[in-house]
Amino acid sequence: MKKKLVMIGNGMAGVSFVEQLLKLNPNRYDITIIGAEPHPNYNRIMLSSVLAGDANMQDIVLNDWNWYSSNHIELHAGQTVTRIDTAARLVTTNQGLEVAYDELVLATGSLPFMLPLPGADKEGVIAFRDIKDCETMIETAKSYKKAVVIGGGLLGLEAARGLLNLNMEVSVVHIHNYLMERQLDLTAARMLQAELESQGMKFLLEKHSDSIIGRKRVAGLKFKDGTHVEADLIVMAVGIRPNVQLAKDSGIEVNRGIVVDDQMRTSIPNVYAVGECAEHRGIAYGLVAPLYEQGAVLAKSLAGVENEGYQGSVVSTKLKVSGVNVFSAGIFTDEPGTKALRVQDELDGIYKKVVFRDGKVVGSVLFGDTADGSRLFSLIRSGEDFSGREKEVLFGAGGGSSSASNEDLVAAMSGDEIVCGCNGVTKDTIVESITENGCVSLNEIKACTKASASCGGCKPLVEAILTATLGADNVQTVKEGICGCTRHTRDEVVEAIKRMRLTTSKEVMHVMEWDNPEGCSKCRPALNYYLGMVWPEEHDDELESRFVNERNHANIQKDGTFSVVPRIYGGVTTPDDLQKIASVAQKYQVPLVKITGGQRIDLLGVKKEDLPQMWKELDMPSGYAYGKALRTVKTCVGSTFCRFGTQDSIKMGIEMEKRFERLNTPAKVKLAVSGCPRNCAESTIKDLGVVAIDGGSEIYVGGNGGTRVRAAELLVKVKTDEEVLEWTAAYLQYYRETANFGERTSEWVQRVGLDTVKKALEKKEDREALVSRIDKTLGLMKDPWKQIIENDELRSAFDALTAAPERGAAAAGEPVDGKVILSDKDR
Ligand SMILES: Cc1cc2nc3c(=O)[nH]c(=O)nc-3n(C[C@H](O)[C@H](O)[C@H](O)COP(=O)(O)OP(=O)(O)OC[C@H]3O[C@@H](n4cnc5c(N)ncnc54)[C@H](O)[C@@H]3O)c2cc1C
Ligand SMILES: NC(=O)c1ccc[n+]([C@@H]2O[C@H](COP(=O)([O-])OP(=O)(O)OC[C@H]3O[C@@H](n4cnc5c(N)ncnc54)[C@H](O)[C@@H]3O)[C@@H](O)[C@H]2O)c1
Ligand code: SF4
Ligand code: FES
Repeated sequence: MKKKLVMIGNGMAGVSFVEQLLKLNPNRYDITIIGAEPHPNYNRIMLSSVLAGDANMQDIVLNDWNWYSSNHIELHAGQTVTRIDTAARLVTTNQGLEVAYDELVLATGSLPFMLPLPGADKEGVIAFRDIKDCETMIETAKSYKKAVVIGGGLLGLEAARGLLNLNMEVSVVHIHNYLMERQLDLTAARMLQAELESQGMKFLLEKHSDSIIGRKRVAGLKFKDGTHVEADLIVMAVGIRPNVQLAKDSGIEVNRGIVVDDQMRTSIPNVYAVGECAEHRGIAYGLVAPLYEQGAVLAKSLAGVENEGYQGSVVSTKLKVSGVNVFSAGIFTDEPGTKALRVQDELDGIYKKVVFRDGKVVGSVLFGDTADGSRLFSLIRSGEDFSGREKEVLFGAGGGSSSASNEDLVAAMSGDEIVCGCNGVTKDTIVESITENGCVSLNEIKACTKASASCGGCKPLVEAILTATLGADNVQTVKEGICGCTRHTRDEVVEAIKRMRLTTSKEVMHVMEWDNPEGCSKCRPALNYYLGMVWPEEHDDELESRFVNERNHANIQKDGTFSVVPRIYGGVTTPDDLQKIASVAQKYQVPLVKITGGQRIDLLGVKKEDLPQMWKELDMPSGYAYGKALRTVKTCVGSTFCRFGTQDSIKMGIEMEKRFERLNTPAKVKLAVSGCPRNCAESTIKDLGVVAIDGGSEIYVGGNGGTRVRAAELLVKVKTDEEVLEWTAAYLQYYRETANFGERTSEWVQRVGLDTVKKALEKKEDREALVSRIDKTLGLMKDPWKQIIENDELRSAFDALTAAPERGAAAAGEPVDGKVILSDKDR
């Protein structure tokens, strides 16, 4: 006769354990599961996606009702176990059901912690833990406007993003002075806050909640400092507590969680615990990856398979908020005995921190670019010693890119290693989905195995397995919408703009049936760019869709002041201009005057109200140091003075800058001209760089000197200056017409391939067509500083738009005319 296995709790950890047990030994037990929720096992992680409108309830079911019956599992959903008689080996439910067991597994998960505030029992005060909470929020958003989320951790921020998508006004109340202090350091947290503010979230930091105001329903939240915030809905997301009461009442040893050994055994024979309710070596985990590892160990033990036992886990997290990339793993604070390698690129909004102890990677925080997350996490787990060569972890042995690629990583992984922590999917399962089920794209693997369906952090690894298994040529690229508001790709959007002659963002969103009719911080500036690129004459620039720096025509600094960078063509100035700059700097008490890497003069620390007057007194064009536009053309001394120079690089640089200034581009563009192959203007790390050679010039493209350094590739060798200008114009226009908004030329060239670019430009008639299109756009561009100085209407619009006090990058979240101001990730 089969033994009886009873499991209390029908959640993610428990059911994953049962699945693994069935794989190892399907006939050993008669299995009964009792679950308090009236649903089959679902993906709790994805509740954030349901709330954000990116998934529906059907999408998140992990095991449907049929799964239980076809595996001969007796499921009692909607019943709560209220008593365990460990002597008689019997469990009893709230509905009087009694079930006997030989082996009992407790998988009761956690309970959300509810702050015991006066008024916490009012209508509209909820947690965010299950389907019911999610449904309550969706319903509430239909009739109420103001939401307050208490807790600026992972859950609170994901709840806040979802509520914003439901068109609620959202304030996040956090007890600390920075967000996600359990996962991030101050720098990353500040960058995150600025980004979320730009999405429309408001933050009340260092606030201690005191009581909940309102009659029957919540009306607001009062703080200990006497202030308050209005609220129609309060979501508490201040942490979780392992659900241990039942175990405690049954005489099972309980600390914070149910105490278990390496085999997941509790203090009572034949009773085990797995998941968030369990405490192993003093740790109760709150993320699924370790819970799946626990389940795998327990499954082996109960299937009679020898195993080493559960040894504890290092955890990594990724915030599931669209448009924000945040990763954290291991020890990320600066503890004694640790040293950190930090890279911060304020220009592209990227921050990377890797923490070492004794030469080994023990933790990491990534913001903006999380592509290294899987690799760093793997290094934390492997404990590889990098003593004396720590920098290789981020910059690789040659100082360029990082050491092991994702391809190397997956090659070194064993088949039973978990690739997708959120869904417990192993490398073998992914490989099988490709070789046996015929999956040829990331989306198909996602649908087949659920890998990459939750936080998306494992995407690069899943893609690497796909490429390694099928070969790069056989992988199907997946169609991805330009943001969460639409399923339409960039190409479909641009094609529709052209075909239907759409000239405003509203039209595009309406005609293409945007899921979110207001758009978001990702699609609104992108649409504004595409519309301007396709219809330079017909489209009116939508100022409110521009990033905050572009609206101010100046770069906002972290203290809320601005920087002013006048145009200095080719980096060549005159005594007159220098005198003007000096007297303006003196008059307005500019605290810092700095020469930039692009050979310009930067006046830093300017008050917003001084901007127009300073521009007027400078009487120089804007240097566009803030825009997705042509920034600078850097030049070397060239043949005029340099004894090596073969060409007049200064003349060419100035000519180029005069020709292409004010050009809107998908991302910032930097050019350079060097007078000989010694390349003093660093032309080979620019978006386009010219290097003079004997009898002509070489044109290099797709270079980048930022965080992801990339050497430019040779596009063409030409003989005359006219050809240099023609190729440059054609190249820039081709980039404008085919790149994704926000994509630097270095990324674009890699994505489309240099050969494609060469092919598009090789015929003279094609180049001429591109040149005529770029010239049409250039002919319409006006200097923004001059316009604001000379045109009263524009000046009032500027004053009104910038009237709200800016608080450094944080100001980006303030609404203007009911719209969200976008922050600038592209200083
Ligand atoms: C919105 C949200 C987003 C999340 N996102 C992530 C993420 O991105 N990444 C990540 O790793 N983790 C995430 N988590 C955490 C993750 O969902 C949990 O770690 C995981 O679900 C825990 O699994 P579990 O089986 O231990 O507990 P649960 O999934 O909570 O399952 C326990 C079940 O037991 C039932 N139960 C309890 N007591 C009894 C009883 N006496 N009788 C019968 N049934 C009982 C409960 O009703 C519940 O259904 C998220 C959590 C939430 C709420
Ligand atoms: N993407 C993910 O991995 C993800 C997403 C959602 C939830 N989760 C998991 O779900 C669980 C619950 O998440 P969580 O964010 O509630 O837990 P948490 O403990 O990680 O964060 C709670 C936050 O609330 C703050 N807080 C505590 N008391 C407060 C108070 N009185 N006022 C204001 N703020 C207060 C804390 O400082 C903390 O930052 C965690 O285990 C988490 O890891 C993970
Ligand atoms: S690149 Fe050549 S021409 Fe230009 S400054 Fe350097 S050595 Fe002189
Ligand atoms: S690790 Fe989160 S979806 Fe795979």
